[in-house]
Amino acid sequence: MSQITGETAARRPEPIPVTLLTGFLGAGKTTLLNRLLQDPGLADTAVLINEFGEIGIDHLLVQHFDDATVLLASGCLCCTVRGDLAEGLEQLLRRMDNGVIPPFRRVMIETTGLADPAPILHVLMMHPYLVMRFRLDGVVTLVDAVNGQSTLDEHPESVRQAAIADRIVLTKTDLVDTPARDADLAALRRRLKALAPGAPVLDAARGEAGAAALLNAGLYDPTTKIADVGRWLADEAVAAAEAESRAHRHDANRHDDRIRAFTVATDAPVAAAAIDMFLELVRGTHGGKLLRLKGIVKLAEDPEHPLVLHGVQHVLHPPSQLAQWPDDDRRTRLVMIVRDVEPAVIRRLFDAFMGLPALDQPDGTALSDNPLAPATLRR
Ligand SMILES: Nc1nc2c(ncn2[C@@H]2O[C@H](COP(=O)(O)OP(=O)(O)OP(=O)(O)O)[C@@H](O)[C@H]2O)c(=O)[nH]1
Repeated sequence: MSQITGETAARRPEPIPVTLLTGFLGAGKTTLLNRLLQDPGLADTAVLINEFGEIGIDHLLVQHFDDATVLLASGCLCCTVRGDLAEGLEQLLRRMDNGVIPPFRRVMIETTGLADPAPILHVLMMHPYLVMRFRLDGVVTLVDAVNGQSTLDEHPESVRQAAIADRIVLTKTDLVDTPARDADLAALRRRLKALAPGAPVLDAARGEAGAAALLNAGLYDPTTKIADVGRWLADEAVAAAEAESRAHRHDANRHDDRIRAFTVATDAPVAAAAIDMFLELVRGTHGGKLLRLKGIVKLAEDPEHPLVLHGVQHVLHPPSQLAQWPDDDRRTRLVMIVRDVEPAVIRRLFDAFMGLPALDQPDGTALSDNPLAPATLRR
């Protein structure tokens, strides 16, 4: 089944941006959220707490709409979702559409500290109705400056949270008060940079993690409504980190060796069928190991309208097309974050499907015309 060549969506209401706030237990998510919600720019925000047990926002409550939704002193709505996030988001929409709660223009989801954020992103990418009403603005991952290293060492879910981040917030740097802790913090920063080369690392105690820095991490610049592909893809930062890690392989943190961020690119226009087959194969073969994929594609069939790709694990968001290229860089570029996959394997596949010559490698035609190839690969 081709997702790329499918019909483009009919006209829809402007999707509401969603920011996912994640980070390990005690990293400081609720503290940051409470501070962010004081920003007048976030007054029309709905907050979903995807959490079991107590949440420390009671002191902010002023008005109950019903058992599930409250209006915070900041003017934001807050819901606690115990279980089905899709149901929580649908309920919020229903109540807004029926005039039960005030309209909201943004959603922030605070996940439980132990959560793998991927299933939450899947809800936003796959749900047939929610995908039309919401769009992922970005993943903000909090990392505790004091316990960050040991948490990353001991809890693989915290590594996944950092690897798929669009923004990383370092919390508790105010507790870093000795030269030894300074050195640890510098090492933690390097480790985070290697895990998520495209994500700026912001220091909460220095006031760097305000709404302006954390929100609007999506493809579109909210003021101009123009796509900012370079900022969204961060492919240059990823490519620079790749080069750096090749040069200093011995510096790589052995705990994180399993996670790799890399880019593939080509100048030549790409046939929709070729990129479709490439993605099908990568998703089919590596599925859960593909932590995140972002990309922009120059289609051979429609080179003036770049195709935007966005995926988490085996799930690919329904692709959309931009009205135009935002700048002179008109290459097809994909950024991928993988776990337990050698980037060279995916790079070779990409080159084969894009018709890029490589020694001792089958080209795309050889793969797709082969009667022994899986049906999804045959033309
Ligand atoms: N010194 C210092 N303490 C902080 C900072 N951020 C959070 N804390 C404290 O860390 C503790 C945990 O913060 P929370 O905001 O509850 O963390 P959380 O990530 O929401 O925690 P869970 O919901 O349990 O996963 C609280 O005691 C906060 O006051 C910070 O930047 N500096």
